[in-house]
Amino acid sequence: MTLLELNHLTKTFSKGREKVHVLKDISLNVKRGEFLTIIGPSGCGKSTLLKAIAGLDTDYEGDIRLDGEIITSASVHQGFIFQEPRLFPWLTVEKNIAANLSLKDEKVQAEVKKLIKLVRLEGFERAYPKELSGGMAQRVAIARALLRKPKILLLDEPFGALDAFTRSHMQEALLDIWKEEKTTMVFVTHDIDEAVYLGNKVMIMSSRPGTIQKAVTIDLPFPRKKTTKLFQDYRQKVMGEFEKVEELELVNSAGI
Ligand SMILES: Nc1ncnc2c1ncn2[C@@H]1O[C@H](COP(=O)(O)OP(=O)(O)OP(=O)(O)O)[C@@H](O)[C@H]1O
Repeated sequence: MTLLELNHLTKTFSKGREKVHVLKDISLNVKRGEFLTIIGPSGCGKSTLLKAIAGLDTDYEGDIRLDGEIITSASVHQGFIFQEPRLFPWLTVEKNIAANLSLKDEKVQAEVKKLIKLVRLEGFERAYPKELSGGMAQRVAIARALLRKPKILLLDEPFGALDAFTRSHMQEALLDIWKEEKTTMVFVTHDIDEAVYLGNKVMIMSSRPGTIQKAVTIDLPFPRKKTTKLFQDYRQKVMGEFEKVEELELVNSAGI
C-alpha cells in the first residue's frame, strides 16, 4: 500500500531574473515499510526533493501526499536526519532524544529507554555530545526522530561524514532499526554500494533539471552480502544507469 506519493513535482529556484529548474516532473510512489534509496550526481536536486517531502519547502508545482494527505508543512510524521547530527551540545544523550518532551513523563522515559537500547547506546544516557563519536551522535539523532513515531524517515546522506568502518556499522544498525520499527525510509546517498545494500528500490536521478533516470528494484533478501554475485550484478546494473547520467552530464556541459 502506497504511503508516499509524488505527482509531477517540479521545482524552480529564482536567482534574480534567472530561473533554475532543479526538479522536473518527478512522479513516484513509496510503499509503506519500503526502503527507498536515492542516488544522483552532485547538485541534481536530491536534498531539494527530500526537503519538499519533509514539508520544509512547499514552493513547487505538483503535489506530495503522505498517507493520502497533501503535505503542506513540516510535521512529526516526517522525521529528518541531516548529514551532521545537529544535537544540542548542552544536553545529555537522553535529553537530546527527548528534546521538547519531558523525561519526567513515564511514557516518554520508557520510550527513550527502549530507543537507547535499539540504537545501542546503553551506558551513554548521561553522556554529552562532545563525548560521542560521529556514529554514536548520528544514532542519537535517529533515536530522537524515531521517538516522534514518524510515518516516514528522510535521511540526507546521514553517513557521508563517517569513516568506512563506522559507516558499515551504521548501515547494519539502520537495517536493524528498520526491521524493528518498520518505518518507511527514504535515504539519499552518493555511494552506489550503500544504495544497493540498503534499498528495496534504488532511484537514480539525472541532473539539470533533476529527473528520475531509472528506478531499480533490488530483489535481494536481508541480510545482504556485498561480496555475492547477485549483489554485484545489482551493483553493476545501478552503476550502468549512473554512468549514463554522467555521460549525459558531460554532453550537456560541453554543449554538444
Ligand atoms: N535556495 C536555493 N536557491 C537557489 N538555488 C538553489 C537553492 N538550493 C539549492 N539550489 C540549487 O539547486 C540545485 C540542487 O541542489 P541540491 O542541494 O538539492 O542538490 P543535491 O543533489 O542534494 O547535491 P549534493 O549531492 O551536492 O548534496 C543546485 O544547483 C543548487 O545550486
